[in-house]
Amino acid sequence: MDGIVVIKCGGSMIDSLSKDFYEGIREMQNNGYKPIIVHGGGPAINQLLEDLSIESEFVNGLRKTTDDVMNVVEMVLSGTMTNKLVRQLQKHGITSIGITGSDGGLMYAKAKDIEKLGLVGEITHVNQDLLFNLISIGLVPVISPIAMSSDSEDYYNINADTAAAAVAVAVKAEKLLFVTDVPGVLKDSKIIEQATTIEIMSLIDDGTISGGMIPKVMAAIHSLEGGMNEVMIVSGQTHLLDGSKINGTTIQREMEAVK
Ligand SMILES: Nc1ncnc2c1ncn2[C@@H]1O[C@H](COP(=O)(O)OP(=O)(O)O)[C@@H](O)[C@H]1O
Ligand SMILES: CC(=O)N[C@@H](CCC(=O)OP(=O)(O)O)C(=O)O
Repeated sequence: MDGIVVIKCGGSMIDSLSKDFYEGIREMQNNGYKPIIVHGGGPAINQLLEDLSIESEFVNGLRKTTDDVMNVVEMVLSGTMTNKLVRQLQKHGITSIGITGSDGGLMYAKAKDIEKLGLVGEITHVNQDLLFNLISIGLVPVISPIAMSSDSEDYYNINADTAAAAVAVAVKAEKLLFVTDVPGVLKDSKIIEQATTIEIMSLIDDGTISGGMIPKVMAAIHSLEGGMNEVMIVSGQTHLLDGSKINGTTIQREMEAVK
């Protein structure tokens, strides 16, 4: 299916997405693009864990997920965050449907490293036909990054950047946009407008890229390796124009960069 744009909304800015952001999505639809949203919710998960005095830690940017932590992750992601986004989209005239990775067998996963990370999953399969069907009846899917094991026995917490990249590759999206609380990848407080995957790796090595930006750029790189052509990191305050020019950081494969 042509014209699919996967938009990952970071938990860092779901509460402060601008009117421009929603109008941009509506304009995309008017111009024939088909948006799919994958959302995070890290800060809200942190808050509820703290309120419930449940301890959690991050290992290489991923939340170590015990059974207790998983209950909270599912409550926040598939409850609060999905519904919040769906209501906002509806309010701005965009008909959307919230689904978790378990609904209709949308996403299957296996444990990444049960000893080190507990119930953190890595995606093994995305049911792209389910998404094509939802899009074809005019709905914008809003996906919570929780996925089941293939035998339906277990369920896993997936980093939302990783989930968005897997969805984008599976549906052969035209674009993948990581919407976050900064205007792009920054170096000395300035936006890097374009970077190759090798340049990104060296920005991680020299410490310019750190924290939550690491899973984001790594997911971007994996999606390029998986066949994506255009991957951008943009601000939640941006108007997501219908294609020509969006401000932010574009990450490219080496070959595109030398063309
Ligand atoms: N070089 C960088 N450029 C921009 N942001 C960076 C950089 N290195 C680290 N960051 C951090 O990454 C954060 C975005 O990641 P994260 O908080 O996980 O957002 P989200 O919830 O949108 O996924 C920024 O707010 C910033 O603090
Ligand atoms: C495994 C893992 O770390 N999962 C994430 C899922 C939410 C997420 O990724 O939210 P952001 O996009 O706001 O960071 C977590 O538990 O925080």
